[in-house]
Parts: sequence; structure tokens; C-alpha cells
Amino acid sequence: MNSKELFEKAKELFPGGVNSPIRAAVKPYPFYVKKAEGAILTTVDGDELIDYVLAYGPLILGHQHPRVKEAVEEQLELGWLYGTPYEAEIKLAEKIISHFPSIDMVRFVNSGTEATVTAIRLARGYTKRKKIIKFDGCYHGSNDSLLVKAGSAVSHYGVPGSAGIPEELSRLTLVVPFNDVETTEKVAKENQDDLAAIIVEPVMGNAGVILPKDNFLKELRRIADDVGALLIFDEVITGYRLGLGGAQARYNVIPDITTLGKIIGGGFPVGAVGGKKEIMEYLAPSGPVFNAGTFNAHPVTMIAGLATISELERDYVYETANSAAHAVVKAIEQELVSKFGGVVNHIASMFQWFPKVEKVENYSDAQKADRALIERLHTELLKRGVFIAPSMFEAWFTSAAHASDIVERTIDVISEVAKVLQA
Ligand SMILES: Cc1ncc(COP(=O)(O)O)c(C=O)c1O
Ligand SMILES: N[C@H](C=O)CCC(=O)O
Repeated sequence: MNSKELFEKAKELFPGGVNSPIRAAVKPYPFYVKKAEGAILTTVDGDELIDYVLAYGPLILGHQHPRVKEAVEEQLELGWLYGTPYEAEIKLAEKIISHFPSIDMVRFVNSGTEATVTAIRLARGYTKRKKIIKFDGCYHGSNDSLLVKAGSAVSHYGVPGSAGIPEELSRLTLVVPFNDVETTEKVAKENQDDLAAIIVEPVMGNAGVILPKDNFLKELRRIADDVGALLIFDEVITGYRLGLGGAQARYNVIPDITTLGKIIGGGFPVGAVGGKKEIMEYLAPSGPVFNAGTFNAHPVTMIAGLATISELERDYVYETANSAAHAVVKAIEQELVSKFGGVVNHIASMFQWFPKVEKVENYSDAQKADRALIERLHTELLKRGVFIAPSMFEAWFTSAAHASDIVERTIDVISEVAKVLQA
């Protein structure tokens, strides 16, 4: 069956035809993958696509990296699920602790969502307070406490949050604009007695890419300390994408709790909560805050994560991924920004173009950009063999597999598309 036929069938089986909403945004219908290798996806229709989505971030080494594949194959020979502790989880935790300045202890879970759910519960349990500050347009997974004014598919489909979440719970989530120290401080002080945590994507990656200004993250640290709340960095995207220590090492700001996911599982389902020992010891069975999981610290994930992070310790990965991003950003600026205007927000190997606006420093700036143009760009690039996210409220990602020939092909396609794209 081809992609069109498969999607027709899928619509009978899955709500909207998919198992995660953003996948249905690929037009005219989502393509189905037959295989993936390096930077290339091959579809069941026989098309080869250069992949700038990389499964929404995890695949910083590209698809089927030989070291990861070899490690997983070796693991499969030993069995793949034990329901007992396994040495690989210790090795992966040690690596993460060695790289992330704020992390003394880790709890592995199965997704970024589980990580943020656990982090919020931990912050509430530790502080014995209820309220949370989050930032407009930040996305922290499908987490009941944080699906308020969220980014990613929530923004793409234009829903303010989600039905099914009790108003009593949403009221505990206070939303403030990213990069706005004054409002954050005001709201934190007004709710000081009951504020458990401030949670932030230190670089926003779910409303396009939006960078923290000046001392914004340092100011969040100060405000959290002033009101006795915990600072949570959601580094599910930025962890290992911005470098070995994530955003916290890059910006030199130490949160109390960090959530990780995506890259640390090497392409297998994963999440992690990390933090200071004193806080982490509140998790069961040491402490009273519950978290558990049949698949927590899955052996295959631990092995794949370990192989991935070991590879990241070799300089070539960040060098290749970052220089690919730099070259593609330059091409977008030359071919697209020059014609349509706008700004490209970029850091390391993640970026997004916001057409027709001069700056994007928060979610309301992002909403003023021409998102429909990005959706048309997505369609035109896809027709010519380049796959980018179907929404402006996502990011482009590059990997160690985005070698110069792949980048050159992409640049040629961008200049071809620039000629046909209509404002
Ligand atoms: C910053 C951030 N936090 C949390 C999540 C949730 O992760 P997952 O999709 O693995 O549940 C995502 C992505 O979905 C994310 O980008
Ligand atoms: N932006 C989301 C996570 O980072 C995209 C993943 C998804 O919703 O399927």
C-alpha cells in the first residue's frame, strides 16, 4: 500500500489517523516510512527525503548510527526487559551526572511527559506548595498541570490547552511571557506562599526556536530563590542538543530539577528527572513522592542512550550538526528572508524561520509571524525531497549525518523553492 492508502486506513483506526497530533499536519497526507538511514528517510512511495525533523529531536546522530545499532543488537542477544536493576542504567546515570552541573541523582522514566509529570509532583511534594509558573508557548509534554497555553501541536491546532483537565488544576498554573523578568517576578511574589516551581524550556523549542535574552535564566534563578520555589529546566530538547551539559552549562545557570528525554535514549522511548540529592531523595522508595514504571530504565534504551552519549563526547558530532545548521540558516537568510522578510532564530543545531516579523523573543511575537508561509514552505520542500516540521511551532534539527553533500542538496532545494513560494 502507498502512503495515501495507508493513511485512509489509519483514519479508521486512530483519532485523526495518527498517534501524535503533529504527524497529521504533514500535507496532503502523512507519508509512511519504509526505512531510515543517516539523514535520509525512504518512504513506502519510494521517495527519499532529507530529514530535518529527526523524530522531533532525539536523533542527533542521524538514523541507524552504527555504534548505536551495534550496541542495541548486542543487548538483544542478552534479553531486553528484566524488571530488575541493570548495570547500564548506572553507567548512563553516571554519564549524565558528569555532564549536567545540576544533577546528583536521576530517575529514568519513559517519555519527556513522564519526566515533567514527575518533576512537578516532586516540586510540589518537596516544597509542600501547589502553584507552578510556566511560560506562554513552552511545551512540556501532555502533562495535565502544564497543558496551559502550551506550544507544539497545541499551538499548531490553535487550542488554548486541552479539554478534560479540571479547571481547579489549571488554575494552579500561572502563565507568564518568556523573557519577561518583571512579570515573572510580580507573579512569583504575588503567589509566593504557594509557589512550588518555575518551569521553563531554557531555550524554547516548541514555539519555533526562541532564545533567552541577556540574563533571563539567571533572573529566574534569583526569583525562584527569593520566593523559595524550585527552578525546573525542561531540557527534553536542549539536553545534549546544545552541548554535553545542555542549556544549563551553556548559560551557566543551575536549576534545582532538570527534565531530560529525546537524545538520552538514542531514539528509544525515554525520559529522566535529575536534580540535587536532597530533592531527588523525596522520590519513592527513598521518599514520599511516588513514581514507578514497568519500563523505567529499559535496558535497550539505556544501552542506546549510552552509545549515543559516548559518541557525543567525540567532537565530530556537534561540529557536523552545528555547521550544517549554520549553512542551512545562511541559505534561508539569503534566499527566503531576503524575499519575504522575517528572522531566523538559531542556536547550535536547532532553528526556525519566523517570516515577516523583525524579532521573536516570546510566544506573542511568534504568533505575529506568517505561519501559513512556513506550512507552504514545508509542502514545497517535501515535494522536492526535504522534510521539515509541518508547523512553525516546531524546530528544524540537524545531526551528525548532515554532511556537506546533504547540506548542499538542501541549499539547492531552498533556492529552487524560493522561486516558487508565494507570499
Ligand atoms: C521541552 C519538552 N518537554 C517535554 C516534552 C514531552 O516529551 P515526550 O514527547 O517524550 O513525552 C517535549 C516533547 O514532546 C518537549 O519538547
Ligand atoms: N514538539 C513535540 C515535542 O518536542 C513534537 C513531538 C510530538 O508531539 O509528537
